[in-house]
Amino acid sequence: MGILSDLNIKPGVIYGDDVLKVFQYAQEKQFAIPAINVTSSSTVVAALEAAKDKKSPIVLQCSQGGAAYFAGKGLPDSSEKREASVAGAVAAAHYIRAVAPHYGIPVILHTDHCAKKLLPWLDGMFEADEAEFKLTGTPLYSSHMIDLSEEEVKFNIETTAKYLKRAAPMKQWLEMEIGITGGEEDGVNNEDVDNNSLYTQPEDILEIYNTLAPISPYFSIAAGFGNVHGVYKPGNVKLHPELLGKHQKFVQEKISAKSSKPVFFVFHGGSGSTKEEFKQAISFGVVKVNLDTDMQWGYLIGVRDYVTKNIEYLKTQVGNPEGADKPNKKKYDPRVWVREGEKTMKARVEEALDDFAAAGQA
Ligand SMILES: O=C(CO)COP(=O)(O)O
Ligand SMILES: O=C[C@H](O)COP(=O)(O)O
Ligand SMILES: [Zn+2]
Ligand SMILES: [Zn+2]
Repeated sequence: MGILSDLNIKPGVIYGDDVLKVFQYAQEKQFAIPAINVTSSSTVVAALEAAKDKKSPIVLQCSQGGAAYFAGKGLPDSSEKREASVAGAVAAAHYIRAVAPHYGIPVILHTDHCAKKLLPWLDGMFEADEAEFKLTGTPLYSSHMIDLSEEEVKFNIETTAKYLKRAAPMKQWLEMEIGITGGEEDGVNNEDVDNNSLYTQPEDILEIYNTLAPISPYFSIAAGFGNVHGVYKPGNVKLHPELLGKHQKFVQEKISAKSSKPVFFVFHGGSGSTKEEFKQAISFGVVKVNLDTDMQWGYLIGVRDYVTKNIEYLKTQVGNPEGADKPNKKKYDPRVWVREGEKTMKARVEEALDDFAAAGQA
């Protein structure tokens, strides 16, 4: 039982109809797939290892900043071309595609957000996807996100439709955002944004559906229901996942859909939310939940505790409490202390897999 046997899908990065089938399966079985922001091979390993041990599908995603980091912060990244962000995204994709099959689970490879000013990054990735598609029949990425939620709704929907037309021949998924996610993203601070724009209107969802569905079935909507990036004092963020249920009902009635969940929803700003909020959102058709901030914290814990515990071994290359001539090489090897971060981040991913009922679904 599970995705691999029920849907006849191979382990590793999946594309096209397989992605669609996995999201349909998730809606049917009432689970969501955690989308983990990755910035290095080490964070990829932490996420993949958790999914492997929990026999779960996983989404790995790079933000523009994460992709640039993958390539190296020392590289120039012009605002016209975003060379380093494109190169880093391509490198991350090749790395993940090479290792993912060995973890024995389905992996969706995705990019996160991408505001208007970052469209050159998306264009560069599309070029790489199209070149790969020509060679092998699949793009590099299973899926991308375009985030024009801060622009006029008309411009957002029209431009998203243009990109979906480009993705459609490759059967590539496109996630779009309507209604702003608060907090910070792509280096832009939305902490003071007008509260109303955090909550998407059902008419907007219908318009998106009616515009995008004739182009391709491979799209999802990150609709704002009070979501905020980051973790804050309890009570600061007011989520209304029930709005997603209202959107589904509205679209179903207007298009006379058979399914009670015609829309695939994405939950942004997952860090700091409660199990009950996740459960509710999933019951209204959320198939992907984004988690970044809690992963950053998860990764730090292992490194922090290792350094704190071993501090007397980390002050000099030679000499520790066991003797002035004792070398510390075994303690400062990055494979030792970085690994501790991987272990604690892995534990946080595993918690999410349980919370979203994704564990055991591969
Ligand atoms: O939505 C996110 C990435 O797009 C992640 O949000 P958090 O950092 O709040 O988990
Ligand atoms: O936008 C949300 C994600 O947490 C990505 O953040 P980032 O731009 O800091 O990588
Ligand atoms: Zn956004
Ligand atoms: Zn987000």
